[in-house]
Amino acid sequence: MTVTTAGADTARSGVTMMARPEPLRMAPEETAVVVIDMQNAYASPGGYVDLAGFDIAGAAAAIERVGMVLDTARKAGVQIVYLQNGWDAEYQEAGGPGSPNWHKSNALKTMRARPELHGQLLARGTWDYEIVDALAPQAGDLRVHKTRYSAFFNSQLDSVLRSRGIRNIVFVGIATNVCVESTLRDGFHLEYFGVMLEDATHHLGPPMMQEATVYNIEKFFGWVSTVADFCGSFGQVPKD
Ligand SMILES: C/C(=C/NC(N)=O)C(=O)O
Repeated sequence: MTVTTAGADTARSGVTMMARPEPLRMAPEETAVVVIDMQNAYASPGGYVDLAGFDIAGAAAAIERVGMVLDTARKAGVQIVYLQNGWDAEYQEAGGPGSPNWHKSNALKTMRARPELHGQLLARGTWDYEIVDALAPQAGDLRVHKTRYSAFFNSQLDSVLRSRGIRNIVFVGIATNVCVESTLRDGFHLEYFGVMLEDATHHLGPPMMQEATVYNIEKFFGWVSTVADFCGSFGQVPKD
């Protein structure tokens, strides 16, 4: 079976993780777990996507599985980067009517429909913006703020990863078909090897949206794996 060696030659001494369409060989020091938007907004009852009418029943399982991935990553010395989506308290970063974001953001639309929520959804400093308690960042983890679906757009993410020699990104988080897929796609164009752990994500919309992203990634943009495969492979890495 063909194994794709991700990143530089140091990956030859790294770990092999089962993935589709083929296994990936990755050096832990060239790999980051990127946690997309595991905020109350996306994963907690009463948060933005719940209030906007999306089904978040799958979010609880995603929280648990992301926690397993982070435990293994920390023990293996794999860098963890948390993304947090949102805007300043005045929503300047969200853009006005001249921005497609003003028209498409379901958070902004929900607040326009329910003015009593203004200031509560996705604004920095609010409960909605915060990472869920169960996944609170720990010492050594990094946090990067983002204002649009792709975590690479107008953010520090590329330089944070590049300056640390990261070539491989393991994606977990919410939502599979929006911010996870947007970021993995942009990462592909920036020469990162992206692998999504499908059972540590949750989609917005009907189940076919999860399937569509899995298909897109496997076929065009990267690799798809599971929490068990990640933990099985990176769990073998001895701690320094
Ligand atoms: C719809 C949506 C998705 N965000 C994400 N983290 O995937 C939003 O932010 O409005």
